[in-house]
Amino acid sequence: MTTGHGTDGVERRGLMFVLSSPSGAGKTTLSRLLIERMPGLRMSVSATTRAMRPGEVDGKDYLFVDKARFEQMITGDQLLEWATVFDNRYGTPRAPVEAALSAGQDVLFDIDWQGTQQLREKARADVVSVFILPPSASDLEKRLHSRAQDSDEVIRNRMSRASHEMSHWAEYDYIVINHDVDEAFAEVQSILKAERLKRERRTGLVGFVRSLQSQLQA
Ligand SMILES: Nc1ncnc2c1ncn2[C@@H]1O[C@H](COP(=O)(O)OP(=O)(O)OP(=O)(O)O)[C@@H](O)[C@H]1O
Ligand SMILES: Nc1nc2c(ncn2[C@@H]2O[C@H](COP(=O)(O)O)[C@@H](O)[C@H]2O)c(=O)[nH]1
Repeated sequence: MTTGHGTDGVERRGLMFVLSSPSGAGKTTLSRLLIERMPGLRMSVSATTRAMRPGEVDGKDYLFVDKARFEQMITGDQLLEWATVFDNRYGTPRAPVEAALSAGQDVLFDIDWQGTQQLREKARADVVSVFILPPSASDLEKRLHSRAQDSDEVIRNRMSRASHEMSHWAEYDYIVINHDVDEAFAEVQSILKAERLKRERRTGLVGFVRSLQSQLQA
């Protein structure tokens, strides 16, 4: 993997920034804000076999594919990770992620705990994971209804699986409780900013410090 430059001009390895949560806790909302407001961050657009929701755009929100195409993507090793979630298949196309990291960008993932486990197995040092919790079960249910994009049956199904999803919270590096979007965004943004400054991924620091030392000796 090649490296990019941080805002201070020092080279560093790109990171994979993962958001997971029970359905409806706010990952998509926070992801959109991060992409709008954090330069150098690219969204990983997943492939899925689920039906398109009203307002979703193919190629932007997801790559909507049929089951046969998804199967081909698996057998062709085109997915970095994949999982079955709520009876549909979801997966991360490998090529765009590798291209973004190679260009020195960070990549944002909105994926479930199964996908996060697979990314960690492949690249532990480069994965930063955040689990988003809702403030309460009733808020979670309200949010699923207020999104107004899923049937009552789909919402019941997602609520019934929320507890199992949440049982994976302790596998994550950071936990954010999404009471208020602006506050939750500020917390997630602080995590990304701090992780970008981690010494281990700042490959240009050795040269930078050497150059400072040689200036001091001159
Ligand atoms: N802090 C918040 N307070 C109130 N409503 C919120 C908050 N955060 C998100 N929402 C709303 O809750 C709904 C669900 O949010 P969102 O779609 O971001 O969840 P998600 O975690 O991405 O869900 P899924 O896993 O199903 O894709 C949306 O209508 C969103 O506007
Ligand atoms: N393992 C993966 N999980 C993914 C991926 N893309 C999305 N997801 C997760 O699926 C559920 C449902 O999403 P929805 O858009 O149908 O509401 C949610 O938890 C997502 O995080 C993926 O590529 N891999």
